[in-house]
Amino acid sequence: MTDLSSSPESGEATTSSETHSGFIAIVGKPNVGKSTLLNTFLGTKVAPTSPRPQTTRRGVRGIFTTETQQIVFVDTPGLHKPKDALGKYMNQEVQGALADVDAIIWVVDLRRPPGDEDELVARQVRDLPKPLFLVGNKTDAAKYPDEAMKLYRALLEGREGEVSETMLSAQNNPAAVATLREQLLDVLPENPFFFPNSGASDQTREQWAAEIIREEAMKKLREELPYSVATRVNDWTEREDGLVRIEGEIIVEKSAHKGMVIGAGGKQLREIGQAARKQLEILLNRKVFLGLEVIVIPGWREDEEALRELGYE
Ligand SMILES: Nc1nc2c(ncn2[C@@H]2O[C@H](COP(=O)(O)OP(=O)(O)OP(=O)(O)O)[C@@H](O)[C@H]2O)c(=O)[nH]1
Repeated sequence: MTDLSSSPESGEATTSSETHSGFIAIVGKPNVGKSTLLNTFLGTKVAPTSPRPQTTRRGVRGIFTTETQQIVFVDTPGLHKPKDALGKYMNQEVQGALADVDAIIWVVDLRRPPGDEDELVARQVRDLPKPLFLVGNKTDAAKYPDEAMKLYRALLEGREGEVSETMLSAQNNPAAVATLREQLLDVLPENPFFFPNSGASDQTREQWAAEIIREEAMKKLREELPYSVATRVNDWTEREDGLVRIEGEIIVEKSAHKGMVIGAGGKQLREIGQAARKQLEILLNRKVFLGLEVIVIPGWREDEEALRELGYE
């Protein structure tokens, strides 16, 4: 797969005046398919996806580069009513992303009519003087996609300037996603490339692997637990025989949660580890050894210092 990590400071950025490049935010309420859309745009997995709302926590950037054009996608956490400091951080990530980008993609779920959270997003994007793309997702599973799209469109009423609309399935329709990507390339301003043209994301490999582990943990855990875990990777070693050894941690808020993550006889932790290892092996095309430990950082979601330490800053 492509190299996952690029850095704007690496000094390799292209500087030709004939290049077009820009930042495009992908926004929407939780669980509508923003990260899935990003991964399909890039043809590789840079962002975690799961059936649970609020899987994305930081603004992951995904980079798509052609010979003369570069889109830096900013995948944002789902905009929602925050319950804790982590939630506030997530909403700030969205607002920060919207202020800085050249265009906005608003993703909606066509299986359902708009709700409060969609209105919240519409209010945030409606008046920004930037190209806006309304993407109706999950057409494969929507009973009344046209009717739903009409209701979402109505939330943008009064907006000055054009809104481009697309209905697609981010998960099952890569051709439609590629067509949308072409339209996005057309709105990029003239700019040098922001990132070297080799990477697909601005995350370090450790951050990326930690997100895959969190995705699998979120899929397995029940009730409130998925939202109270964080993950980090402390060590990544590549052996000469090609095996990658990754040491990760799952962080919980209370000692009582530790046992719930580990499960009887360690079964659940083993399952999370196996599923994450499988994904990592496919995505890296290498054999992976994944060591996982569960640790407690009391109340980390409300602790500014712990949030910073875990990369939510
Ligand atoms: N049927 C169907 N499901 C989809 C489609 N796109 C995404 N999904 C599913 O929707 C769920 C949420 O997808 P994500 O990409 O994680 O959604 P998100 O908007 O990034 O979610 P947050 O992290 O909560 O903001 C996952 O279970 C996806 O598999 C689609 O085109 N069709």
